[in-house]
Amino acid sequence: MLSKREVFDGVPEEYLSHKERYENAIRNSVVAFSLVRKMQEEGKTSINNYRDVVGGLLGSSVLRDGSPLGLHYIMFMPAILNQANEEQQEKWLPRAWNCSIIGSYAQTELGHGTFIRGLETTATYDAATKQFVLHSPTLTAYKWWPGGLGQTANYCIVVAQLYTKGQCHGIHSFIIQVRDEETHMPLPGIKIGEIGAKLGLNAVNNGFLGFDNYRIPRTNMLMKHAQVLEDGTYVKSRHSKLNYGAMVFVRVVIVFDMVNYLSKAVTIATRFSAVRRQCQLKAGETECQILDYVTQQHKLFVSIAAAHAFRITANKLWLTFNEVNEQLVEGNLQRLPELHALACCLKAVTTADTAACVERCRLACGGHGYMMSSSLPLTYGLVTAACTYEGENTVLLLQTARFLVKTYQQLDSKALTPTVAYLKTAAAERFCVGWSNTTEGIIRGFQVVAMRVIIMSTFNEEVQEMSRTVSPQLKEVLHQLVDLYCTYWALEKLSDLLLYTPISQKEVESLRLRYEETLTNLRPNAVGLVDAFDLRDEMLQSTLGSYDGRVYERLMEEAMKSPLNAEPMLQSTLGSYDGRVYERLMEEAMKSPLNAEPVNYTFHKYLKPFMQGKL
Ligand SMILES: CC(C)(COP(=O)(O)OP(=O)(O)OC[C@H]1O[C@@H](n2cnc3c(N)ncnc32)[C@H](O)[C@@H]1OP(=O)(O)O)[C@@H](O)C(=O)NCCC(=O)NCCSC(=O)CCCCCCCCCCCCCCC(=O)O
Ligand SMILES: Cc1cc2nc3c(=O)[nH]c(=O)nc-3n(C[C@H](O)[C@H](O)[C@H](O)COP(=O)(O)OP(=O)(O)OC[C@H]3O[C@@H](n4cnc5c(N)ncnc54)[C@H](O)[C@@H]3O)c2cc1C
Repeated sequence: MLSKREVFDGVPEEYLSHKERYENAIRNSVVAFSLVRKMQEEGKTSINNYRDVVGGLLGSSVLRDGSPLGLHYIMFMPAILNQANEEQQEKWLPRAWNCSIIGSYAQTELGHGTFIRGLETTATYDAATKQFVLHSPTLTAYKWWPGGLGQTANYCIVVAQLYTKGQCHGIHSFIIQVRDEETHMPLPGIKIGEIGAKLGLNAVNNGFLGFDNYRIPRTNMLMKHAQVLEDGTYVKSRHSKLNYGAMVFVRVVIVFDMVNYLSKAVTIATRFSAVRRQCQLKAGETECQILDYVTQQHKLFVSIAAAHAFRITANKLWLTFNEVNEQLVEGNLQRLPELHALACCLKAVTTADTAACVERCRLACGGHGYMMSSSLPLTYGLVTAACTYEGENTVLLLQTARFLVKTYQQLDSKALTPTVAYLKTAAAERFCVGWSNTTEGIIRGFQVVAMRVIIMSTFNEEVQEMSRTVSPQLKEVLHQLVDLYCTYWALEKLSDLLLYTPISQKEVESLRLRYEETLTNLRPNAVGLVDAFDLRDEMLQSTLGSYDGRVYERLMEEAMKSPLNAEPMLQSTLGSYDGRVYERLMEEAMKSPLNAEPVNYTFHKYLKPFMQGKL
């Protein structure tokens, strides 16, 4: 067993280097997840209910900035459970469950995250050898982001475009070994490394992965829903989106994570507000607790309420998830669209609200909230990532909007699923409900708002066919900017306008239309407008914002500067963008202050004994 001192060092992560932070995370993770394995052996947790145990660990102080093993439990194993057939589950699950293999989930690429039907990695079936050939045809096809893939995982689920008999059948999932189980060296035909420092979660070891005509057995395609037979015949799934199941599961898990993060942040801020005394309510009196200020209560109390609301919502969503999955097993797909829309909406809303509330908690603590030791900046970094990963929030809300508009269009022809049944009531009462200042009255009011917004969206979608032109004159563009700024804030502060001005409902509706028109009118000039700020690349210092638009090449160049990538001599036969792969790798390795040791020492000292059950 590892000694406590060696494992935890006692040095706060903030003072560790990028490499030390990774090494510290591996040490802490193998100890933490050895406990999970002990609980497995004692039957205290099982493959169907480990979420709470692992979720608790991932949110704990031991793994406070994430873990290189997080994705193994959060996505690698659920993907096998959700998409592998029984034979494949028998082969892979036991090894994943006892951590004799460590996995990740590689879907996002340098060039695509949201539009997964546009992913470029290919898996082409070779009937002669009964193998799939994995290939990354371009730099933008490189997998980018998979948690734990940089230096830790030796397997991963890879999402790729499936080709057989010359035809593309869209994205499917494959289980792929990327590193040698004994030496941990990247296998021939694999280019792999970590993507570099991030806003937060810097212990997660997010990686990149490229394939050069890399062969895997046919039986490594996860075949619960769709199959490829030995002769290359494709058998399609009952529903094309069943392959998206792992994402729906994680979106549900994320709602639970938000409860934990928000509870933590508002506990910190509320307790501090009870301790902190600042200023006097009356001259001569002792300074009062800042918790006594109404403004402080306005900042914090809604977060306490939200934490409870999210917990109740998360539990209800989990029940719905399990109900719908039981129906899927029986072949009943009727509620799948509703589950998808619900998971999208609640993941987006709870992460966005939690990020805003955690930032408000930080601000409520004044300067001390800005200290890393307060744990509020770290919590914000964890939560704000959730607004992006597992589906960027804007895009997920659009998915929910699509489902609601479709539901409205079928209002009279189709039975409504439980979570949207209120639309029938709101429609039947023709919105003439009187307002009552009660909880029920407010809920009913928002149901009416939802109904009207859905009708407006349906109307916009059907009616707005206008072609739009934009006059190039600078005057016109500046007018548009003024117009945008005014309508944006009018809509943002609508409650004040409704309270203090005679603005009518009709005027509000046309204000909304005008706002969208102004956005569209400004779109052709958007890049020109920021170029006009004339900010040189040297000032921006950004891989994303450079003038020449070479985003992906810069991201990869920056990633190659990471000290962790200098370690294993990357065995890559893949062409990088300019094709100078070996010269570039050697140049980078010579720049790194680290020796290009073949594998980080933590593999042999901690990870391998852990995977062999010797810890
Ligand atoms: C849904 C999409 C946006 C669009 O998909 P499509 O283009 O295929 O569909 P359409 O928009 O055309 O719609 C067609 C049709 O399909 C329906 N649909 C779509 N999706 C689904 C679904 N999932 N289920 C059912 N039905 C679906 C849709 O409603 C339409 O129906 P109708 O025709 O009837 O209207 C898709 O492109 C998409 O999902 N994009 C987002 C991609 C995404 O989510 N990527 C995630 C990658 S993995 C990732 O990010 C992992 C992050 C780590 C997560 C850890 C969280 C928990 C732990 C936290 C603490 C530690 C953090 C550690 C982080 C780390 O380790 O890295
Ligand atoms: C911390 C972290 C961990 C991650 N871990 C993993 C992982 O383990 N495995 C993995 O596969 N991925 C992972 N990801 C990647 C993540 O899933 C993607 O970043 C996410 O899906 C968004 O895709 P993108 O980054 O390509 O952004 P884009 O999709 O390019 O979005 C950029 C902007 O464009 C907008 N946009 C895009 N499409 C539309 C549209 N149709 N309509 C309107 N606006 C649109 C978005 O709203 C956003 O503002 C991780 C990301 C983070 C931040």
